[in-house]
Amino acid sequence: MTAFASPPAFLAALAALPQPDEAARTAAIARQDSLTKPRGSLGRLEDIAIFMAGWQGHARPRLDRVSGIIFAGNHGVVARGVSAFSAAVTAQMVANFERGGGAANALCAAAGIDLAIVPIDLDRPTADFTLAPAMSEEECLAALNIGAAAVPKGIDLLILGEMGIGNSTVAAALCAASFDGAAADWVGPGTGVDASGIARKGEAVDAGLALHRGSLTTPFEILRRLGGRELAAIAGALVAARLRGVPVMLDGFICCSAVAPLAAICPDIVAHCLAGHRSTEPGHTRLLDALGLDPLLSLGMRLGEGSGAATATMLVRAALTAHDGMATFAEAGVSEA
Ligand SMILES: Cc1cc2ncn([C@H]3O[C@H](COP(=O)(O)O)[C@@H](O)[C@H]3O)c2cc1C
Ligand SMILES: O=C(O)c1cccnc1
Repeated sequence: MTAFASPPAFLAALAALPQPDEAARTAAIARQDSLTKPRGSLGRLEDIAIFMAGWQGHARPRLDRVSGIIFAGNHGVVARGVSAFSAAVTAQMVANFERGGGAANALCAAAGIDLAIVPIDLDRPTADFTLAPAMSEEECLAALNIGAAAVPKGIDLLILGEMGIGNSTVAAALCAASFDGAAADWVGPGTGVDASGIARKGEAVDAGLALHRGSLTTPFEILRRLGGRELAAIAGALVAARLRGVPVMLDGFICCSAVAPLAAICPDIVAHCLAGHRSTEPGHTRLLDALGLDPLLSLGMRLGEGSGAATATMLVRAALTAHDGMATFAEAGVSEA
């Protein structure tokens, strides 16, 4: 079944997002306060358990089925010299993921995450957004729906990642169009371009904003004109997960940039999301602040692929194992004062 029948249907979904189960959250808070430790002493591990309880609707949430998805797409803006790598690397990395050889494969294995790879029309890059809208309405809607359809039923947590040479420039354009700030505030080294490469990225973002100014009026139009297929798919997956009450672990700057156009009109869009980490890509800190997210890890990572999200999932495992496995004061006969 198609999740979003039309662009207005997608926007309507954003206007009617479900909220967490308050009774399950309250029960999880009570359980945390009954466990054999000073109240609050497990810090954010307690917050994670309570967050997961709210979205799963259980006082003792689980992490039996965790799905990771890497969406991949190619970008016309690469022709402007904005990446240190060629567009061919996107498909080569997809083949590498399919053989199990990427960082994401290794980190998902370590964290107990089932990883799926979803390449979207890699042989049909989006249009260069400095010259035309990146996608037609049909293409952008199809990518949103591919994202929604890729979310498996019955999962406990969804991990989102991306692969697409040039997409750190696309991410910067999405952020600049969605929030305040100049292009220069959102561009950075990506795969490792030098200062002149960063300047080219800023010029591309400025040119895109100038071309599409006046038309960037809805989240759909921002995604369609400046985004990419893998980023629209991330947005579609994130909204589909929310509609089903599935919590989401976000990755770095590029993954989070897919949420920027939605957050601009719907500040509550990340209520079901954890930010896995803070990437060293400079725009990520600004973006996390704009989204109101406090990342779990800060490890100097700047890879994408869901690698930071997968690593942070190990903390969710730790949080839920403590929440479920610890004894209460009453069970252990430990005095509460
Ligand atoms: C081998 C390789 C593996 C990657 N895995 C993720 N990315 C990351 O780098 C790209 C974004 O950076 P830029 O905008 O500078 O191209 C995306 O594909 C992102 O996922 C990779 C990049 C490379 C080269
Ligand atoms: O933070 C990210 O998502 C990122 C940064 C650099 C390159 N690829 C991804």
